Amino acid sequence: MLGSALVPSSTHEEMRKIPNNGNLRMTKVAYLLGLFVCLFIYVAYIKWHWASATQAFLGIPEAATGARRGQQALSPPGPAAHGPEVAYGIMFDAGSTGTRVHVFQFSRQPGETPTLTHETFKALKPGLSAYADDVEKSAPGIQELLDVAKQDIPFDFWKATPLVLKATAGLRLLPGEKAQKLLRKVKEVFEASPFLVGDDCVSIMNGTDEGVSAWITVNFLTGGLKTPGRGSVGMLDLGGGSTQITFLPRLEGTLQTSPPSFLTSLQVFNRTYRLYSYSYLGLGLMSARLAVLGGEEGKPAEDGQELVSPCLSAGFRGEWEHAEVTYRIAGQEAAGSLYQLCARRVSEILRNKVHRTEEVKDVEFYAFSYYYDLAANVGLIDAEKGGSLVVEDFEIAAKYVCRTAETRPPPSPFLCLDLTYVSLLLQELGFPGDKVLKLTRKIDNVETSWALGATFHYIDSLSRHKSPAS
Ligand SMILES: O=c1[nH]cnc2c1ncn2[C@@H]1O[C@H](COP(=O)(O)OP(=O)(O)O)[C@@H](O)[C@H]1O
Ligand SMILES: [Ca+2]
Repeated sequence: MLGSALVPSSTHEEMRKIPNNGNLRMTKVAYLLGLFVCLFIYVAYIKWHWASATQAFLGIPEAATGARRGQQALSPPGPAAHGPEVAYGIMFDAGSTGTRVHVFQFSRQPGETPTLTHETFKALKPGLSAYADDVEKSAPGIQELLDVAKQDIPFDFWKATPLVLKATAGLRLLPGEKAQKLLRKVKEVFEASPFLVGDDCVSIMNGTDEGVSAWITVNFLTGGLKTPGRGSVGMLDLGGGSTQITFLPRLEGTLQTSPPSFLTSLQVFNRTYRLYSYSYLGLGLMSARLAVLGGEEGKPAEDGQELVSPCLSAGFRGEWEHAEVTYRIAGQEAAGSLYQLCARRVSEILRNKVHRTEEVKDVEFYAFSYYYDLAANVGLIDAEKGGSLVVEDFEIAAKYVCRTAETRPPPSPFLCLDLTYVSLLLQELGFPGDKVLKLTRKIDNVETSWALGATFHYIDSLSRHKSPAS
């Protein structure tokens, strides 16, 4: 406008053509430049977003994950350009007494061991197996825990974040078809979620994987996996339905004398470990209570009969619900010490069930779950911070609680039974009375459960699946 007003009319026409041509060219250049910038931003965004979210851990072939069709196509090949990559993983622990979600945030420099940067945890009761006869009722709890993950993970990462549920003893102990129905329901809920789900996103984990995964967790958190020279620690987990022991044997004798089903090979973070690991199904604390009471898993007592036990105070009468069955229970009127009578009964239950290894005496052990809860319950450790104790402390506490229960009802009718059981279980496993155990619920603010180890193992196996092709 300003130009044309100043130009004389004779030359106006000609002069106009030039700026017009210039405008046209300028427009084309600007258009192309704009297009190029948009394309660049788009490519950079896609590359950054998907590379950072998926590539290091999760940008794996569809065959390896069985990932939902279409999602892998969004994941571009090639690693992220620079800096640590951030990724998330969601692990559901469907335990026999509760379902828990663990949302892990990882960061990793390309080619290095991932670092755990954050965990969000939430637990719900009861366990999935409580819905065996009405699977629809299991959905709201799963949804509630999924909402925790949604709130925790940035929206842009949802599609690239793997979602996995592994069930333990509760579902192992259910009849196969009932367990499968529950798993199908959970899978349905998972598939309707915005997260990355594979064909194998929902399963029953085998006992050895459970023990080995918890071993990975504790050794990752105590530093033994990152710094191999540092030595490893053993782990003891006492769940409701099953209990695990896992450690890395140093003595050739342990490898030679252990039955093959107690030894397993683990590959993680470029190293191979030959571990001693075993899960005792039915020897979790709740299953052990039922066995001590003389009941059968999943079956109400005939004609509503009372289960009478020498591990309950004489004169005690009550009800106990386990795996959706309510049992009538009562203490036994008997002469003699409650502890001794109970210990005899517990020994019968444990007889010939547990494999003993000498080497456990020399390995540093961490103990979780009901070992922790019980020790905290009777003040052997701080309920918040955890702590250390010697194995014999459980026996001393058992004797004290049982003796007190002879004259007045204990705060929990099962405390005498539970402490006696834990004390004898540890002895059966080969732990001497003076053996120190470390009891932890969290290390560095992360739950000491199999969930982290299982997530690491999953991520690690994916990158191993990936590496031969890349
Ligand atoms: O991630 C966790 N953080 C804290 N405690 C846990 C976690 N997972 C399991 N537990 C504890 O484990 C015990 C119950 O075991 P669970 O329900 O997992 O049985 P299971 O392992 O035999 O299936 C309880 O003491 C519960 O508090
Ligand atoms: Ca458990």
